[in-house]
Amino acid sequence: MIEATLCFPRRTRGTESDPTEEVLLIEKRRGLGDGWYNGPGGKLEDGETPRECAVRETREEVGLEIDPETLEKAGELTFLLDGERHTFCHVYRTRSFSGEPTTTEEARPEWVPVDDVPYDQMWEDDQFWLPGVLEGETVVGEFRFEGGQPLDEAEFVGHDLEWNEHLETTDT
Ligand SMILES: Nc1nc2c([nH]c(=O)n2[C@H]2C[C@H](O)[C@@H](COP(=O)(O)OP(=O)(O)OP(=O)(O)O)O2)c(=O)[nH]1
Repeated sequence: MIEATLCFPRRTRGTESDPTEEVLLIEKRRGLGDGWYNGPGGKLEDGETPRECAVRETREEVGLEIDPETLEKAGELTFLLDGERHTFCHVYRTRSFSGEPTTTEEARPEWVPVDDVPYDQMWEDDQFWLPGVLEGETVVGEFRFEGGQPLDEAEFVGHDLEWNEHLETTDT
């Protein structure tokens, strides 16, 4: 099973009386989910903790520097393909980062209002869990796909979600 991460940097823009909440998304330019919007993230490398992976992937994909300790664990997602565990994904959010998002070979970053996230250009399951994560909730989810590899061409057939459960893993 693949172990992966997603990271959602957040910021507040606008004025004090009229603030806009934004999230940094990427338009993925290669690999799994190519052409879709997502958070920065990717697969764990050998010996790496999920937190370290989220920091590295965010740096590699968009050039933002994040202190691992500021990452808040927001979710654990299991993606099943044809009944087998395909990917386990750790989801983080943070308001603490430095640098300016920059386009790389892997990704084009874009600050998007949280009320205007392009769910029709994302993985189909994201509409079910990402809104809650962007509102500060914690999610444990299972998402079922069918139709064989690759995962991003399989059909999304069902899901189960639990909100605000305690996340049990060691590297939370
Ligand atoms: N938002 C969202 N992200 C998903 C879903 N399924 C899924 O694998 N992901 C994420 C987990 C990872 O961050 C990313 C896939 O990992 P990746 O970007 O390293 O994959 P890749 O094949 O491009 O790998 P690489 O060649 O760059 O090493 O996609 C999903 O249903 N929704």
